Amino acid sequence: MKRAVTMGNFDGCHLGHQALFRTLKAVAEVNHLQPTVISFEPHSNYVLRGPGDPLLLTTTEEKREFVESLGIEFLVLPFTSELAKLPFDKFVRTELIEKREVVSMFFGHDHCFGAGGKGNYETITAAFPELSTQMLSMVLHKGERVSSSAVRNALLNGDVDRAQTYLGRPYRLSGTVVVGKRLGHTIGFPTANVQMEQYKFLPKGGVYVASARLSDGRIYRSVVNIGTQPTTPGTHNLAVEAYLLDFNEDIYGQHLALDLLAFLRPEKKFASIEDLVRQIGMDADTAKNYNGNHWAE
Ligand SMILES: Cc1cc2nc3c(=O)[nH]c(=O)nc-3n(C[C@H](O)[C@H](O)[C@H](O)COP(=O)(O)O)c2cc1C
Ligand SMILES: Nc1ncnc2c1ncn2[C@@H]1O[C@H](COP(=O)(O)OP(=O)(O)O)[C@@H](O)[C@H]1O
Repeated sequence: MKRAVTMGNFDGCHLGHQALFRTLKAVAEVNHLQPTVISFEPHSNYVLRGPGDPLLLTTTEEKREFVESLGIEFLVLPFTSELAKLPFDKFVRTELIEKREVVSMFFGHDHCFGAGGKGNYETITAAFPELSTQMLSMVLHKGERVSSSAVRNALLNGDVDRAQTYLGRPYRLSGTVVVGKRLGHTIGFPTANVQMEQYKFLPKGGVYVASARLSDGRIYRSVVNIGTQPTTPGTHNLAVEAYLLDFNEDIYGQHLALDLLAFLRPEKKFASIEDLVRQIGMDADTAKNYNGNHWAE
């Protein structure tokens, strides 16, 4: 089947990206084309500037899940230094038109690619009259440009509400539940330690209300701590831990997704474990009564 594509890193899959995806889907449907999002791994900047710059709002798997949930095919191309040097017209000719039967391309307002960033809406429209091309205008929220950096800045301040207005959904931390210090269950609050992917962007440290989704689809209100657990003995590595309310099961090895709903407080070094336990109990109560964001629950 011939394809309509949009290409990019799409970190965050924010409202700007979503506008592009929706238009791609609608136009592809009318024209009997396969709507396809082409993304890259690693993020193109990791090859151009170095790994970890920028840290990622969405891992490749999170992007795949999101894009496929819209009924759009998701393709990932390896981004290499050779690819970065390829002139845009060569890339479009061989990788898109010849290999993937692309007949239609959609561009974000500032998207460019290929050697020297010379491939964009104008240059491709001029070089490939056989392609149907379309550029979408910039998406604003209350006058501000929706962008991955705007989401990162909001999250650095713990402002998950603002991040959500740009993302159109809560910011998600997801990964496999791994073994921690095995201390949580001894103090009455077992906490699932969620292993983040390398280079995942973490918001401001501290305690959050979250909605936890297990791989079987069950959703539990939770309190999440992002921090180094200064109160407890042993190692103090940065960890993302979730206590799921009204839940008591072994979920080691399972995939857990945490949608952050509200920032509660910074992490603190308590004088005793008893004080920490009392505070976690209060955090859990606050989370139970939290009513501000009904997302996905
Ligand atoms: C909601 C919540 C809030 C927490 N707040 C703090 C905190 O302020 N200070 C701290 O040292 N540890 C805090 N912790 C981390 C606990 O110390 C941690 O869960 C405990 O060390 C158990 O770790 P384990 O799961 O690796 O056994 C918090 C944990 C949760 C779930
Ligand atoms: N309500 C709950 N919230 C989080 N994890 C729970 C809960 N009930 C049981 N568990 C299980 O307990 C584990 C956490 O117990 P904990 O003593 O903190 O050990 P660890 O240090 O390995 O995280 C979780 O990984 C999960 O398998």
